[in-house]
Amino acid sequence: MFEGCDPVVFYWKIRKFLLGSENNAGLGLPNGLVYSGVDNNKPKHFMGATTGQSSIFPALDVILGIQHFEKDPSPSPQQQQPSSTTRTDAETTTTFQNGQKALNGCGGGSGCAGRAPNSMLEKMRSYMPAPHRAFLSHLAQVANLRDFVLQKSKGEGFDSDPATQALAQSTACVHEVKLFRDAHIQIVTRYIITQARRGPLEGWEDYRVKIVEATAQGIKSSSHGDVETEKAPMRGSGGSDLVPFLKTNRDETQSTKVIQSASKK
Ligand code: HEM
Repeated sequence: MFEGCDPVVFYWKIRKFLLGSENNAGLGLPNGLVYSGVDNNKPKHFMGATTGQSSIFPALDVILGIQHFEKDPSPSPQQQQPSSTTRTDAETTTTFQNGQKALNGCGGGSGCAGRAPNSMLEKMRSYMPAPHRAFLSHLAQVANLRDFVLQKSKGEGFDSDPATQALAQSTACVHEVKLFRDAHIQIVTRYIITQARRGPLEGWEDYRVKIVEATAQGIKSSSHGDVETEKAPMRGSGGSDLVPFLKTNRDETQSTKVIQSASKK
């Protein structure tokens, strides 16, 4: 990756084409974009491209029982009763009283322990092709590896060979996902954070400055108008508050390990 994709070129030349306006208004299109003839020409905000919109890692999360929650403590399970459930051909969507939506089968049932799922990851799912979303919803109904392994280790005794092996192997799989998320944070540090702090090479256009100028010249900035600087929060192309978002995903992966002592690093 590092040989084939120079972080400086990625950040200063390529990344602007990946950005969206959702949660990223300060970096362009502060008023969104009008899609002619769509929704009475009301301007729309969409996320930029991010690999979180691929179904591969969400599928691994579901299979391995790795759950991602909204940061703030959620209402208790009683307050968190679903207010409506709509079924389409592709998926089931649960809407909670607080307006939060869950697409992943983590709809406030036992699997989620009443906590709201991470809304950023949920939103990324709405950018996937419908059959991928349907696949993830289906997977959430049928894949219960973590529960299965925990049940087996209790039922057959922790010392029985198959149960011990299943525990070790499922923990090893979760550990690999955690290692991926560690490595990914390093990639993001090198390709985004370091570049944003360092600024463009001499003679290179600073697309961030152009957008600030455009905003100053009369395009009304929205309340999300953070520009990527050392002080302002850095956002991913998908619009996440990227450092806390990625670190929380990594930590939630680590805490899923059935055997916590295994490879803590
Ligand atoms: C230059 C390379 C990369 C950069 C700068 C980058 C950056 C980011 C950022 C900033 C996010 C947070 C979401 C957002 O956009 O707001 C994200 C999410 C994500 N990225 Fe990347 N990424 C890169 C490469 C990759 C690669 C190669 C993979 C997979 C093989 C990957 C997988 C993911 C996944 C799965 C997420 C969702 C968060 C999670 O599940 O933990 N990324 N990426």
